[in-house]
Order: sequence, then structure tokens, then C-alpha cells
Amino acid sequence: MPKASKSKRRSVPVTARSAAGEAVPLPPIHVDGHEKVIINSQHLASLPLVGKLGKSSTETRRRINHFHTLIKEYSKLAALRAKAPALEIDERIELVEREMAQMGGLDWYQKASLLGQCKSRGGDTSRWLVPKLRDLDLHKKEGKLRLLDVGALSCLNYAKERAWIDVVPIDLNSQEPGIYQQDFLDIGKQANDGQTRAGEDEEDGDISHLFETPFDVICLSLVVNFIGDPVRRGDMLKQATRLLAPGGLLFLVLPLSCVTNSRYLDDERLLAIAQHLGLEKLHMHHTAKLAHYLYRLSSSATRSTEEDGQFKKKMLHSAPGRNNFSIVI
Ligand SMILES: C[S@@+](CC[C@H](N)C(=O)[O-])C[C@H]1O[C@@H](n2cnc3c(N)ncnc32)[C@H](O)[C@@H]1O
Repeated sequence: MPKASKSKRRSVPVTARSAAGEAVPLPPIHVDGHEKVIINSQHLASLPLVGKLGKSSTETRRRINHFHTLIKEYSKLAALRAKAPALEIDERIELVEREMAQMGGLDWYQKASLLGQCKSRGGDTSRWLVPKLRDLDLHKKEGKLRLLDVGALSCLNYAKERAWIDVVPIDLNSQEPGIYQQDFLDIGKQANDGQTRAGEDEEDGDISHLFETPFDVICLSLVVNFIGDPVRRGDMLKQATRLLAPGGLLFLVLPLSCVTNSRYLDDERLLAIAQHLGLEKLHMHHTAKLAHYLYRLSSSATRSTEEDGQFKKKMLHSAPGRNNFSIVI
């Protein structure tokens, strides 16, 4: 198990029911000194897979969406509790956690998402990216492209391109031995803080060397929307610009509704945020369900965190029936 981070943490022990009806201890909830919320995914993932994959893609999608709602609810409550602890909030958190665990936790969510990547259901988003990389002649580049795949459910996503792409796949919860168990937001924070590859012991688990050389491409495909807290979503984009080489590419994929049906985000606003971070838009493509973006980090990008605060949550579209997805910088 990874070592606990040095940040200040509080925990509330709770339990859920396993498939067999036994009480299963649920994870401590960690709220660090900066009032940011960390879902202890390892504990969630270790719960038995009691949730079922839907019979149809619509049913699976409905359950995935419900899991997203629970994550958001969890983040809101944990932030509230960090500001003003109260028994009532603890109880509400317990209910949310119990429901997530009953659905099968992060492990269920990942398996359901992987199902969504099946060819019959549209394929994984790397198939959109690869032709764009070829159009930029990157397959002819001397030496292989270094690509960081964040939230990787399979290490085979770029297998066909292995002659010219070197992939570093990471996820909060590794589904395969080839995927490194690593929180993207912790990269650079915890050089000696127990980052483990599935199946390796802690002694061999330091993978910080993998992140010492900047990446040519970083993929954040359906990962930013996984995070419940808008500030941490912004942190993800900032972290990507830190880890990219000058001129490197950021591939961002969001569910379409995050930019077409949100009160607080649309393509224009997303572009303004990207430009603020030193990213220029190369491509944008909407399908029926997804919004794909390919940005290039300007080779002269030098941004300082003092500029943050420019992209707070701002009402853009107040029509009823819209969602509250936002990214805050
Ligand atoms: C919907 S899945 C996306 C999978 C895949 N990238 C795709 O496009 O289908 C989201 C994944 O992101 C992972 N994830 C979320 N936050 C992360 C973080 N901070 N660091 C690493 N992985 C993260 C989750 O564990 C989950 O497996």
C-alpha cells in the first residue's frame, strides 16, 4: 500500500455491505490542509464487484452517470465538512459512500467505462488522436513520442503504434499489470511517496523517474469530468502544461454535455482557459456524445500561478435544464 501523504487528514470510519451481506469497512475520507478532496480509490476499488454492468449501453451509461453524480456530491460534502465539520454532513457522506460501494466502487466504474470503449460501442478515443498525430508527421519524428495516458483503462490503446509511440499509462486504480497506479495530480509532489505498479512491492514501486522527462503528448480522455471539484479539474489542466515539453500536445476529451449543455462552460470559455495556460487549439471535434480537443503548448509558454483566479465559476447560459459542469483556474 502507498504511504499516506504528509498532508493533514481526517477520517470517518464507515461500513457498507458486500455482495454476501457482510459489513465491509469503507475508506477513510481524506481532506488535506488545502481543503481538497481525495477519494481513497484503493479502498473503493478493493470492495467486491457487486455492481452489475448494464445489459445495454444505455443502461451502463445511466449507471456511469449516476456514479459521476455521486462523486460530485461526495466532493461537495467533503469540502463542506472541511470548512465546518458536522455530524449531519458525516452522515450524508456515509450514505454517498455506501451507495458508491454498493454499485461496486471505482473498480465497477472502470470496468463499465472499459465496456464503453468496445468497438461495438464506439471504440477508445485514441483512435481519434492517432490520425491527428500522423497528420503532424509525428510518426516520422526521430525517436519515439513519449505519451502519458492518464486514466488508462487498458495498456493496449496505442499497441498498434508501438513502433513510434512510447506510452506511460497511469490510473488511480490499475486495472492491468502494465498500468502504473499513480494519481496524475500527485506527480512531482511525492518523489518518495510509495507510487506502486500493480504487482510490485513498495520498495520497487518508485516510478518518479518516468516523469522526469517532459512528455510529447498527454491524454486526458474522460478524466477531467471524473473529478468532482472544479478547482481540481483546473489543476489537472495546469499539471498537464507542467509535464508537457514545449510544443507538446494535450489531448482532452469531455462528454459533449460538459460544453454544450453547461451553465458554466462552453467551447469558447474552454478555449479561453486553454489559452490562459499557454495552449493553442489545433483541433476540435464533436461527436454525438463526446467533445475532442487537441491543443499545443506554446513553446514560449511561461505562466505563473499568480495569474490564477481569472477563471472562476461564471454563469454563461442560464437556461433551465442545463448542468453545472465547470472548470476553475
Ligand atoms: C471514464 S474513465 C476514462 C478511461 C479512458 N481514458 C477513456 O477515455 O475511456 C476515467 C478514469 O480516470 C481515472 N482517473 C481519475 N482521476 C485520476 C487521476 N487524478 N489520476 C489518474 N487517473 C485518474 C479513473 O480512475 C478512471 O479509471
